[in-house]
Formats: sequence, structure tokens, C-alpha cells
Amino acid sequence: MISGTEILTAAQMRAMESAAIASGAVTGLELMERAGGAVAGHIRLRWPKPGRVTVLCGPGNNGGDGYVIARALWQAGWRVRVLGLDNTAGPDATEMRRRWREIGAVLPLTEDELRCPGESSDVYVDAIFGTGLTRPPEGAIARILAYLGGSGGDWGFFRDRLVAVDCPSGMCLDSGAFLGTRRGPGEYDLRARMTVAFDSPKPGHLLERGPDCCGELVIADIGLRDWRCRAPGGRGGWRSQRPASLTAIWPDFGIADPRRSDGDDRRKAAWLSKRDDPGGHKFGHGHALILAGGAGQGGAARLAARAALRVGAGLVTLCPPAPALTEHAGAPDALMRRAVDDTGALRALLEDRRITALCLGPGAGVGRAAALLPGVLSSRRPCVLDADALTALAADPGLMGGLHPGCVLTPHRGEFARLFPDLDARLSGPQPPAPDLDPRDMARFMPDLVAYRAALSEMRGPAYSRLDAARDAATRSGAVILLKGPDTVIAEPAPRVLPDGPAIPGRAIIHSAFDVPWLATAGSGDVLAGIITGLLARGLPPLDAAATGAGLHAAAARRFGPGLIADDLPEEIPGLFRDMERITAAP
Ligand SMILES: NC(=O)C1=CN([C@@H]2O[C@H](COP(=O)(O)OP(=O)(O)OC[C@H]3O[C@@H](n4cnc5c(N)ncnc54)[C@H](O)[C@@H]3O)[C@@H](O)[C@H]2O)[C@@H](O)CC1
Ligand SMILES: [K+]
Repeated sequence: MISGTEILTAAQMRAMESAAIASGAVTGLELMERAGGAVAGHIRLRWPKPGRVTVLCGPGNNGGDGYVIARALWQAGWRVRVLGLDNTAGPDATEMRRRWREIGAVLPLTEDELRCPGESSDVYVDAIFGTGLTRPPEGAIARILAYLGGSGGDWGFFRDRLVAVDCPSGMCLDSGAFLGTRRGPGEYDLRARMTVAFDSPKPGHLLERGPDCCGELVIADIGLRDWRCRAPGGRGGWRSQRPASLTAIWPDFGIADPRRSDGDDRRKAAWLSKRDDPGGHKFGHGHALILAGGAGQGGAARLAARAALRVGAGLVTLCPPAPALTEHAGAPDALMRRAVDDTGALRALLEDRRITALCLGPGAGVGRAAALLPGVLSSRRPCVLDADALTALAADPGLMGGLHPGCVLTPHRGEFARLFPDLDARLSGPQPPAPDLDPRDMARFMPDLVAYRAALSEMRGPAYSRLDAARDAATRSGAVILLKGPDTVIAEPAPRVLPDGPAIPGRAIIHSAFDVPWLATAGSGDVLAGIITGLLARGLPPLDAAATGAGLHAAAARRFGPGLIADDLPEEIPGLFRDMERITAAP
């Protein structure tokens, strides 16, 4: 049910590049030529008239791409100025620098040179650091990056004309954080007009500062697709389709991502709208219980219940304590109501095996949530735990032991901090040291499937990311974690065991919704909990329900537009289903 774009971490990208080169099918120089050529092509698309360009080349292969871009733009008639370092790491970047030197000079990569009067350019290419960044930039390079970020008082000037190669330099591609600065927006963060990255998005393009600082994100194909789709197969060479462990759902790629099969999207749309089940029965689409709070607290649970109905649960029952029943008498009439006063009443109700999912938290009250949690968890039924249920869970760590893989926890950052304070502290605290793994080691691991997988699962970027935090929380709790935000991360708990190999980390999805800031409104989270509960009731596995729910939730907000209140979200769902069917209809 998940469809999206595969994401690769920086380590996976390096491993794939090493594997492609080791296979003999392509050389590092050819990959660099393709990468630089792609960036130059995108620059020429946006600035069709050749102008003046300054290319800033760093010490590694990102800089090597820069020398290729300089040469390609010069050949296209641009006036090119290159600022670079004397020392380039690696033979490919050194060779590309040499080829550029046959055409033009390499000026020192300093702030003075960049600010040289009379040398203003139409385009500035940031090819200083890419996936190889391991520590905060310092000295002259840090000053250049701050100047490009606006320390010279001219923020808008560079924002309009900066093209980043792979990422804005200084940003960690695994986390979206700028190394060496406090997490969150920084005064002189480098913001590009366009970022051209290679093969696949990286987590940092979608998390934290990434979406704002990358500007328009373009993913250029550099011919590595075959290595993305295959897994290293031990001594026998390459074999088997490697299932994506990390996926992105984001508006720009949305349903039009050419890598996705139209058939999958069509099946998904038909399942959501129930058109694939013409003889269906209401119990065939599940029965969701939404546990509501006491008198005066019912609005949140009603929002969740309405969303569960709209997303297609066959039946939805709202369960407040008896004294609050009358409060829920209004619309929608499709909703059933049943009093649940305590755990005993809940257990009795759950004797009905046709109840296929539960939701506890929205408007429940912390005391009631704490009282009902043991009954919800011991039923082993798929469930969404949100809001007050998360607070109750954090207050009684003993309850954590009852979590199971059918649970979806939907914390925002504050709730996450209460549940997993140590992981939250790592997210905001000092950054851990860089991983001490050389790309050449990755190549060395290639023949050994076990070591390769272990290395990948051990690899973390230089900054602890929201992705790391959600995955660690899922592993620790044994439940699916949906860490809310404009960059929602969803992670599944149990390591998957592939038929041909050892455990690898559970799947994760980054759901990007930076384009719908109006989704941050009261009750929006209650609707999300209801959508996911409805999908669980219909039988979607928890990770799929959470990811599809997050996608529908943001798409509903996008469809409605600004001025949205939470009540509007469920009402957009029927239109969304129609849109999905129309877009995915066979030509
Ligand atoms: N992986 C791939 O498949 C491809 C990578 N290419 C390019 O290669 C880039 C990665 O190249 P590299 O691995 O050489 O790394 P970078 O060019 O990103 O970084 C260069 C070097 O800087 C050093 N460094 C890291 N942090 C530093 C800091 N704060 N101050 C000073 N030096 C620091 C590192 O030792 C690293 O070797 C990608 O971003 C991309 O632009 C492309 O050429 C083609 C394909
Ligand atoms: K860069």
C-alpha cells in the first residue's frame, strides 16, 4: 500500500556508487561527468541565456562535480569563474580540476575572492561539500558559507541565484541539520534557489532545514538505477530485488513519480474507494472503536470518529463514559454510540471479534486513558494511541511493555520527549562524532552480504536525525512510531528478516508536508488518529495505515487550502478518493 520514492542515506549512496564502479560497468569519472553535466543542464534550463557564473569547488568529489559544471557551462558560452582549493581528495576530482585548468584559472576559495568588486555573477554554484560532510565547516570555508547565507547583509541576492550540488554545503544529508549550529533555523543558513541531487533524495533533503534550504529539489538520474534495485548477493554476484527500507512521500513527487508503477497507484485508489470490492459487506471494511472522554471533552473523539467513517471503516462506534453519551447525540447519524465506563466494559465489548481497531487518546483525559490502556493493549487489536494515551503511557513506563506491533503511536515532538527523553535529548543535543567508516570500506564489505547489511544498519550520519529517533523509538517500544511534524517520520519496529539474509532495520517513511502550514490547527491530530484507525480497521498493516493516513491527511489539507479547520479535513476525503481514481485511471 505504501507508494513513494525510495530514499537513500549518504552511506547507501556511497555503497551503491562503489558497487557500480567495482562492477566495471562505469567509472567514477563517468559518474562525475554525468552528475556535473546534469547540474549544468538544469542551470541552462532555468537561465537559458548564457551569463556569468561563479563555481565554488570544495576538497572532494562534490568539488569535482563543480569542475565539470564549470567546463560544461563554459562550453555553452557562459563566463565562468572558479574558486577552489589547491588540494583535492581523490583521483576523479583531481582529474576534473586538471581538465578545467586547461580552460581557465582556479582562484582561491576565500571570502575576499568571492566578494571581489565587479565580479558579481548571475549564478553561484555551491560545490563545496556534499555527502562527504563529516564535521562542521571551519575557518575560511565557514566564513564563505556564512557570507552566502547572508552574513554580508545580502541574503536575498544569493537565495535567488545559488545552485547547490547535492545539498547546501554544511547541511548533513542524513538529518537536514546544519552541523555545528543549534538545531532549528540559523541566522546564516545557506539557502539555495535550486538543489540538484543524484539518483535519489536523501533524508536531509526532506527533514528539518532541508526543504527550506534546498529550494527547488531536482533529482538527476546518473544511471545508477540498476544498482539501486539490486542487492549484493554474496559470491554469486548480484541478485534479487532489494525492498526499499526508506521511502519518501512528498508533494512534488506525489502520484507522478515515474519510478512508481501506475498499477500500484490504481490498486491503491480502487481499494480506498472500495471500487475493487463490488459485492462488499460493511463488516468486510472493519469496525473501529473510538474511545471518547467524559462530558465536555467529546469534540476530539468525534473528529476522529468522523474521519474513520470517511476513510471507509464499515462501522464506527464512539465510546464515551455513560454520563457523556447524550453529548454525542448529534451528527453524523452514521456513527454508533456505546457507553464504556471502565476496562471491564471495554473487555466485554471487545469479545466481539468483528471490532478490528481501536483509538485511544483524543479528548480521552489522562486518567481515563491510563485506566483503559491495559484493556486496549491486552486485546492485541490494532490501535492508535494518541494525545492523552501517550501522556498516560509516558507516566507509567510499565505500560510500555504491553505495546505490540499492531500499535501506532502518533506523538508530536513534545509527546515524543516525554516518552523517549533520551532520544529527544540526542535530537537537540550536541552532535555525535562522525562515523569512522571510509567509503572504501563499504566496497570491501560488498562481497559479504552479512557484513554489508550490518554496516548499513550501523551507519548513521554525523548528526542524529528524526529518522534515527523514530527508528530507535520503534525498536525500543515494539510499536509503529509516527513522529509528527511538517517532516513526519514513520518507522516500524521489528527488524525484518529477508528470506535470504539476516535482520535489517524496519522500514521507515518520511512524509513531507512543508507546503501545507495551515494543517497545524486545533484538532488536526485527532483527525489523523481517526484516519489511521479507520485504515487499520479496514485491515491495512500498521505501517501502511500510518503512512497512507499521513498522506491522506496532508492531501486533504492541500485540497482545502488556507483557512482550514480540522472539521474540514474529513469532508475532503471523498473528493480525494475521486481525484486519486481520476489521476490513476488507465488512459
Ligand atoms: N556517491 C555517488 O554516487 C556520487 C557522488 N558524487 C559527488 O560526490 C560527493 C561526495 O564526495 P566526497 O565523498 O568526496 O565528499 P564531499 O565532496 O562532500 O566532501 C569532501 C571531503 O571533505 C572532507 N570534509 C568533510 N567535512 C569537512 C569539513 N567540515 N571541513 C573540511 N573538510 C571536510 C571529507 O573528508 C570529504 O572527503 C557527492 O555529494 C556528489 O556531489 C558525484 O560525483 C557522482 C556520484
Ligand atoms: K554542495
